[in-house]
Amino acid sequence: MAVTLTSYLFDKKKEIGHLDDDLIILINEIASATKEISAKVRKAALLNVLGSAGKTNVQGEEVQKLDELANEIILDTLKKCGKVSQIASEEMEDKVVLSNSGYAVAYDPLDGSSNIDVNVSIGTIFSIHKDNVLKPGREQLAAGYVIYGSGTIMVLTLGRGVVGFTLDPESGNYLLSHPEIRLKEKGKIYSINEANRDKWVQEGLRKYVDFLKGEKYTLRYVGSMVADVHRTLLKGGVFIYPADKKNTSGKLRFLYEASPMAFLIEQAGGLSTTGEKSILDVVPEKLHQRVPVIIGSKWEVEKCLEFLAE
Ligand SMILES: O=P(O)(O)OC[C@H]1O[C@](O)(COP(=O)(O)O)[C@@H](O)[C@@H]1O
Ligand SMILES: [Mg+2]
Ligand SMILES: [Mg+2]
Repeated sequence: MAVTLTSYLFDKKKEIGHLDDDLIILINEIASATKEISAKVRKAALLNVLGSAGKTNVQGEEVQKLDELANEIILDTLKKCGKVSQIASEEMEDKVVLSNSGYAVAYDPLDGSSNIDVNVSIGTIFSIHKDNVLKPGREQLAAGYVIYGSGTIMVLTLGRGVVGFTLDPESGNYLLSHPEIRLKEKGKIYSINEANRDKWVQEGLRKYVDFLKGEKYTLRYVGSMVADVHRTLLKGGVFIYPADKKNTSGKLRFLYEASPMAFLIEQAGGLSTTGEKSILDVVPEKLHQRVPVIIGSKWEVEKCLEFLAE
């Protein structure tokens, strides 16, 4: 019998102390919102929701119509569910404060904006803390992403390993399809936007990438973090978005990109680092703070740190 997301969560209640009914309801609500987003993504060209919304967000980046739509779907869901204290989104300048206690959710409603119009995988990323969103990643109670790819898949951690659920279009349920996602100790793929090579601030990074090429690694870079991290989780290897001359702390945002993805990667047996410390040990000061990201298989991340230290 197929295991639904809901039955999986209720099954895990005894084993995972912090998994209470409210958290289960919240994760289910987020899952429902992503089903709605998935339906819009699949019909985007028919619904006239491709292309730019004609404005820029707090990051100074062009907002796509689907960014806005996905943001509204999740925001509405979180506001209505009655379990949420704070909400932070990539697409909103300030956090929404609903109460002093409850679950605090940070999310990237649609990750991989540049890939929306060309039918390449995009996704939604979420991170759940107690009460307040501005906390180190290590204190996350749950985190995950939904990838809208050739199938719609939710990858989730509750701080006890990583699992994946595939959205079954017939029943409309997320069904357990990846009961245990474990990262390989060492892979064969590196993932970095190498077009920025001359702008990277660390010479050690250029030497590391050259070393991987010498070891016959393959380059795969989708440009949607969800897709690049999904492949890294399933096939191993390393994903990097480093500091460069333009983005001095890297491009990826801590709360709703780096922190949840680092939690998933470390829970799957991999490593995460900013180059100085685990991403999970960064103490965030601002909502839209950015950090350099090096995540993936243990061997590649440790080797990267060796090159950066030279
Ligand atoms: O085009 P670049 O500079 O390589 O950046 C790619 C990165 O930017 C992002 O698209 C940023 O996410 P958003 O689309 O949510 O802004 C990541 O998904 C991806 O890893
Ligand atoms: Mg993103
Ligand atoms: Mg986004």
